[in-house]
Amino acid sequence: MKKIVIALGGNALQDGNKGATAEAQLEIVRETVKHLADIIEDGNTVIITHGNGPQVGRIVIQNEIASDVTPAMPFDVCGAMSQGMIGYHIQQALGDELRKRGIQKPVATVVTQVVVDKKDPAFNNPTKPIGPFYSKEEAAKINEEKGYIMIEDSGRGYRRVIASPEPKRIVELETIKTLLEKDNVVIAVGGGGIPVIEEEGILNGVAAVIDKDLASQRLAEDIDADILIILTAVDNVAINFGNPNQRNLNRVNTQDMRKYVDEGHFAPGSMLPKVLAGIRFVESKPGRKAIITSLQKAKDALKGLSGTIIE
Ligand SMILES: Nc1ncnc2c1ncn2[C@@H]1O[C@H](COP(=O)(O)OP(=O)(O)O)[C@@H](O)[C@H]1O
Ligand SMILES: NC(=O)OP(=O)(O)O
Repeated sequence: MKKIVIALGGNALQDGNKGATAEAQLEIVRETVKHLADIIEDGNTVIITHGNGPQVGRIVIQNEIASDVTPAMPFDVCGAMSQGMIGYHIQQALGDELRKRGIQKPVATVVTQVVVDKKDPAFNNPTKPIGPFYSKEEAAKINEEKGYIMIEDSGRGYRRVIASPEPKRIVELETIKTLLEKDNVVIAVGGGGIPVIEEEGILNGVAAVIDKDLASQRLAEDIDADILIILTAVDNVAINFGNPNQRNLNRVNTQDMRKYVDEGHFAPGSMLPKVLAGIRFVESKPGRKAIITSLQKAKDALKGLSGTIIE
């Protein structure tokens, strides 16, 4: 039996073709949790983390548009809303799936704050894409009207970007540990955690989105997990990605992975944080393993038969 942190990427939460409705999200989450339940059924202790980029961006827009009739919530509160919303769907769907299989395990979402450094250089260099995609013309108009920084996101269109500081400390860590000791399936650090700045013992939320892969690595280390699985849209990490000489990586040691990082094989804002999170986790203690793969290949990857395994 292993202690496994499973980080869910965007495609495990949203289907681009079905739109961003609550029904579409719940439908895809119901499929996602079947794979998670398989891993739980095998006797592993599972902690689930997830992204929130599309969701938090949309919540911010909803708040802005409705601000004539009710005050807009600040960005950190929108982050908390996204954690609650996504956690609720995973908690409900996974609870149903476990009960269907006769597994009596409570599922709990922890609204999680993560301390960041107010001097983090990321605050002066926004990189995390959030919300919907826009055309170049729409993006230019939003930039002019609202001053938001818009960037092209991996050939898929333009998106608003926001600061993404490094996760330093998980505030609710002891609560998460207690729930795990009591055999709960825990959903935590959703959207990388709500970023907060700590000054003289007081926490204050800030407008930022922490990378969920890096926050998941922090959590995995802090709870002494054996394995960090990062689930995304591809079965494997590749070098020369998208080129005719693309090569999928299977088993890799951290030294070779660092070399590939230095050679620029992984796109910042997409594959790079996953690879860095994997390397950091594996190097933090002997025997730890990180896996980057798709939801469909997760179970096989745990058996060493699929995915990119960093050891
Ligand atoms: N070297 C690479 N190997 C594999 N995929 C890569 C690579 N570089 C960039 N990618 C892209 O990164 C994507 C994963 O990043 P992203 O979509 O941001 O993750 P998430 O699933 O967390 O939302 C993959 O689906 C792939 O399109
Ligand atoms: N917080 C975060 O990393 O979200 P995405 O995975 O959706 O980008």
